[in-house]
Amino acid sequence: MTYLVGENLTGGYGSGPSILNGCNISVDKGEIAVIVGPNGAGKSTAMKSFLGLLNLKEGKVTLDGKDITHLAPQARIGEGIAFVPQTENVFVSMTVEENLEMGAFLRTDDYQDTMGQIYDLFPILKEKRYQLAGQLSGGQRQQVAVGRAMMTKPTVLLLDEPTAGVSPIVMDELFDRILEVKSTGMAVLMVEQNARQALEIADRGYVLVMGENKHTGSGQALLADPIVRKSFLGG
Ligand SMILES: Nc1ncnc2c1ncn2[C@@H]1O[C@H](COP(=O)(O)OP(=O)(O)OP(=O)(O)O)[C@@H](O)[C@H]1O
Repeated sequence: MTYLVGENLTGGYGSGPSILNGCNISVDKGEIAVIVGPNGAGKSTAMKSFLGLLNLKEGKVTLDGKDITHLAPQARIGEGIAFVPQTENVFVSMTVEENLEMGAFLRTDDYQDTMGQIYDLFPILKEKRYQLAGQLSGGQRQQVAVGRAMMTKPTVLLLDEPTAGVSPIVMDELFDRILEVKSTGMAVLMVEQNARQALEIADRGYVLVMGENKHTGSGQALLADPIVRKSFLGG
């Protein structure tokens, strides 16, 4: 049984047209799943359906076999889902460490161990822990955002375009860090514009087009597929 499953996801916004048209997306613990596709394909909307921010007309979302389709976003956090938005995802006027502490806001237990694990995963954050997050580079801020999300000790990490706006070198570094996060046993689901690079590290890849699964396979299989390469990866 796959850990997080979105099955036949169907729905849109208000009375508007359907944006998701029966797509299937899933990710297991210790895996990275990547959603790619053209602008407007419904990638972010699919992410919202896992977060509980979209009213599905059809389909369901299960976590560890439990149906969470009708759970509110707050309740899903309690079930182990954490989300890192694309932008404005750190408190710029707080230090790195204060940002991590904010992530533990709802925890009543001792979170020092978790903070230590996050510093092991992201050594640059330990080095800069007393600096203001607003003074960090884009790639470092993204690490703060991911670290903060991990302070809730989630089992699933949802990332919305974690490498948006960073240089190719920083992108590689971020993907390396995300591989490290995966190796802790986390299920990682992300939307990415940098499709080729993201598929390189994807255990599961989903090419969405008009809210449907156009191509599905391991990242390597999709990268090797001539049709995917020609249509979605620039040849
Ligand atoms: N809050 C909203 N209300 C109404 N329509 C929306 C809303 N958010 C997105 N849409 C529409 O849903 C469609 C899919 O958008 P979505 O952001 O999911 O696509 P995407 O694949 O993530 O695209 P991009 O790569 O451009 O971010 C688009 O036509 C968009 O205009």
